[in-house]
Amino acid sequence: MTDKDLIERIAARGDGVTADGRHVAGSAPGDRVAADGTLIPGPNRAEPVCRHFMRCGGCQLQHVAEGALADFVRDRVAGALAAQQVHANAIRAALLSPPQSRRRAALTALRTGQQIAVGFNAAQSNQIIDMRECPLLMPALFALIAPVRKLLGLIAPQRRFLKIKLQMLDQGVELVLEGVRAEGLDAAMALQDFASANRLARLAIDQGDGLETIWQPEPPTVHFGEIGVEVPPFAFLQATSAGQAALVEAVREAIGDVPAVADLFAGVGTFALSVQEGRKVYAAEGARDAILALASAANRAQALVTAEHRDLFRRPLIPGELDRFGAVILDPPRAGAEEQVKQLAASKVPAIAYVSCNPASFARDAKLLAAGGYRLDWVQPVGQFRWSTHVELAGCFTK
Ligand SMILES: C[S@@+](CC[C@H](N)C(=O)[O-])C[C@H]1O[C@@H](n2cnc3c(N)ncnc32)[C@H](O)[C@@H]1O
Repeated sequence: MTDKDLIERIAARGDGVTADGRHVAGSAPGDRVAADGTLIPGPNRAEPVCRHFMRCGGCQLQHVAEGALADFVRDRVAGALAAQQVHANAIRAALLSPPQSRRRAALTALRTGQQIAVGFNAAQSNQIIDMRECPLLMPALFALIAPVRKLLGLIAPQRRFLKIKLQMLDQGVELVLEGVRAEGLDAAMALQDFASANRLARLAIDQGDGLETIWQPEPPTVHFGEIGVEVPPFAFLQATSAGQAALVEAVREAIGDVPAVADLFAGVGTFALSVQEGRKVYAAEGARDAILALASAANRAQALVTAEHRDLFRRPLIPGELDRFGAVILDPPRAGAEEQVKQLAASKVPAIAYVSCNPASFARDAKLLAAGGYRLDWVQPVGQFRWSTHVELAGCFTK
């Protein structure tokens, strides 16, 4: 065996890669590939903690030890920036969310005869691995899987994929069931009983004609600092509270104590409401229900937050609008924010906190900002989706 057989790194999709470029599924950095193709374990392996590992699509990297896992997250960010020839003054060590901390999940369910499978899709297929344990989800979320499986026995049509969305809110878990058939009084009563017995914060179903709230004893909320937002069903929240804390902390550091901040792609206010104290915040967001929730929470709290419903792809803020802010926070969807970033590149905004769930679109946008005279002072990689290849980050740009 030579060094060319050494697994040097993990590729974006989770395969290990040898020094001579071969992709080997299930390998970790430091493993070696023997002549017969078997893997000789190296120092960076961990014992997978879940019986579904390798078949379930929820995790790709349970076999990788903590340090190497954090290196993978950091290297993904470094690699994406290198591919765009963007220089970062510092790429920090990645912050990983702990096991059993995922507070938000969209699962799939399928009924075949009397069998009902609920789980993440299997890796790169639409087969569902019926979940009997899950080291990712908060225990309170996982505890609902068995009762949901039973409920679906009453309301799941045959051989149709259903979406099961779970999210932890202040009052408990909210559950959204999409694609179910709940006709008649028996089904309606079964849903009510289910929600009450499981102390749900909210139960909503979609039978193909829009979302219907079945149960909601009080308007469910999420708090950002002191401010409670009455959130719409399955509103976007960061996947773990540890991940959210890491991103909010990075954003705070990047924007400093400037008196006026814009939060673009604001959602229900994760950043806007977390940083509003002692300053004015402008928040823009394309989803109407999210920005309305943010605006009413800010009004109730008498915070100096102005909220605008705005499509930032079609109508990005232009330099004349941007230049009144001491800092801009940006947290776009996976596609990134090319149009908005072009306007930012032409602006005089002194600091930009860019939060991203896609290192590739972040690096593309970072290149545009660099061309506009911005320096990338630091990047904080965040592994909220533990054991997966999904990587997030916050970057601080200044000019
Ligand atoms: C990654 S989420 C971030 C939300 C929020 N910053 C948070 O951390 O909770 C991206 C947000 O961008 C919004 N969005 C997507 N496309 C948009 C567009 N064209 N214009 C404005 N907002 C958009 C989504 O509705 C979503 O709320």
